[in-house]
Amino acid sequence: DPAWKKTKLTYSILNYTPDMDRADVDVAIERAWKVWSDVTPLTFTRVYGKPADIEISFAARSHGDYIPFDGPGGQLAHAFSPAYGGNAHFDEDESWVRDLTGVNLFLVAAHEFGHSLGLRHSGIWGALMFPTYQATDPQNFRLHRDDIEGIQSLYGP
Ligand SMILES: CN1c2ccc([C@H]3CN(Cc4ccccc4)C(=O)CO3)cc2CS1(=O)=O
Ligand SMILES: [Ca+2]
Ligand SMILES: [Ca+2]
Ligand SMILES: [Zn+2]
Ligand SMILES: [Zn+2]
Repeated sequence: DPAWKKTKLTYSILNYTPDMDRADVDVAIERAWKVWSDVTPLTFTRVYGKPADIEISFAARSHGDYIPFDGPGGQLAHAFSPAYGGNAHFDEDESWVRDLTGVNLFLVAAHEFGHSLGLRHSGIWGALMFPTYQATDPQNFRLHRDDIEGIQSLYGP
């Protein structure tokens, strides 16, 4: 099934990138979940030291699944669809930042969490689920109508 069968989802952060302050990672992840909870009935609660619906981690190259990362650039992250657990992995060979001096963690996480919730890539330039990263100002980020229609088709408004 392409979507979660419950609206109260939990997530955990398994490890941190050395590129950013931990507090900035926590904020980027919280804000990325809020992108989706703002337009659906979904809620996302962080849990510590126990299994979560969606587990977030940073890793490089081969890291235990069948999609090894590719070094700096190229793939920045990947996430599994709900049917495959929804976990999100971020490529540690990227330079993760809270602004636009590197790869913005909030923007990529918001995109990946779309996959974790069941969304595929969009063909519309400017949509969050468009496949390639266009560094937009993370401070005034806005979901595209295509993203909203996509997520609401799975979970409602
Ligand atoms: C904020 N936005 C992001 C963030 C991340 C991503 C993707 C890009 N990407 C690299 C990539 C490039 C080309 C093809 C596939 C993947 C990732 O690996 C994961 O995140 C795509 C997009 C579209 S966007 O609106 O500009
Ligand atoms: Ca990479
Ligand atoms: Ca790094
Ligand atoms: Zn992976
Ligand atoms: Zn993607």
